Amino acid sequence: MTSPLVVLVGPPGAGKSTVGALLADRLGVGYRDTDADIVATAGRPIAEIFIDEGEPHFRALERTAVRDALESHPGVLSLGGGAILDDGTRKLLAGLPVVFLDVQLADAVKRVGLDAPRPLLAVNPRKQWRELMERRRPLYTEVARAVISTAERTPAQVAEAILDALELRQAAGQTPPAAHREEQA
Ligand SMILES: Nc1ncnc2c1ncn2[C@@H]1O[C@H](COP(=O)(O)OP(=O)(O)OP(=O)(O)O)[C@@H](O)[C@H]1O
Ligand SMILES: O=C(O)C1=C[C@@H](O)[C@@H](O)[C@H](O)C1
Ligand SMILES: [Mg+2]
Repeated sequence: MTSPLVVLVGPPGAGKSTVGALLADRLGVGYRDTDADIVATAGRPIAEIFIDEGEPHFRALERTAVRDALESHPGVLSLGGGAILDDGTRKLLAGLPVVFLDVQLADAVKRVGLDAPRPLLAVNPRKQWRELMERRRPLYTEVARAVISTAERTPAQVAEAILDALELRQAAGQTPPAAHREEQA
């Protein structure tokens, strides 16, 4: 079994896709996203699955997608924002190098606008996002080996903070890339 070097969790707008791709580049490994896996397997958009079959059905599909990816993807893996709500999915994550990318509402709004087709944020997205985070924060924290704040950090800086937190710097080569050194100066 080849499990991922890093598993990213966090709410919409935390930067999972952006940081995940950068991190995979730094580590010289592949990047995978279970939302994309679900869409590819089902052949339909996530919003449609939510509307037609409901959230419990989606979470079951997601649990299967997470299990498959954990068994077969040795690189960087991002999970859907709500994957940690499912007990079975949380159990699958036990003992793995999971990173919770933390973000505050104001930054999430700036980053994703909260107007994308996200089924759980369709009505009154700010209020929904805040309530969703209150409910989820303990679960993100429970599964995480490291919690990384994304406030006032560029995606590249977040990726470097993850390498440090998981002690992966050796796997990525000792020196941060030139762009990051400039950002730090
Ligand atoms: N640390 C950051 N600082 C500023 N902007 C960022 C940061 N991280 C991500 N972004 C920007 O925020 C937007 C959302 O990022 P991204 O799509 O990676 O989030 P996500 O966690 O994958 O969201 P989703 O749950 O919707 O898949 C992108 O435009 C990205 O460039
Ligand atoms: O936060 C959530 O519950 C979700 C986030 C997305 O990544 C998708 O997995 C889906 O839209 C549900
Ligand atoms: Mg994403």
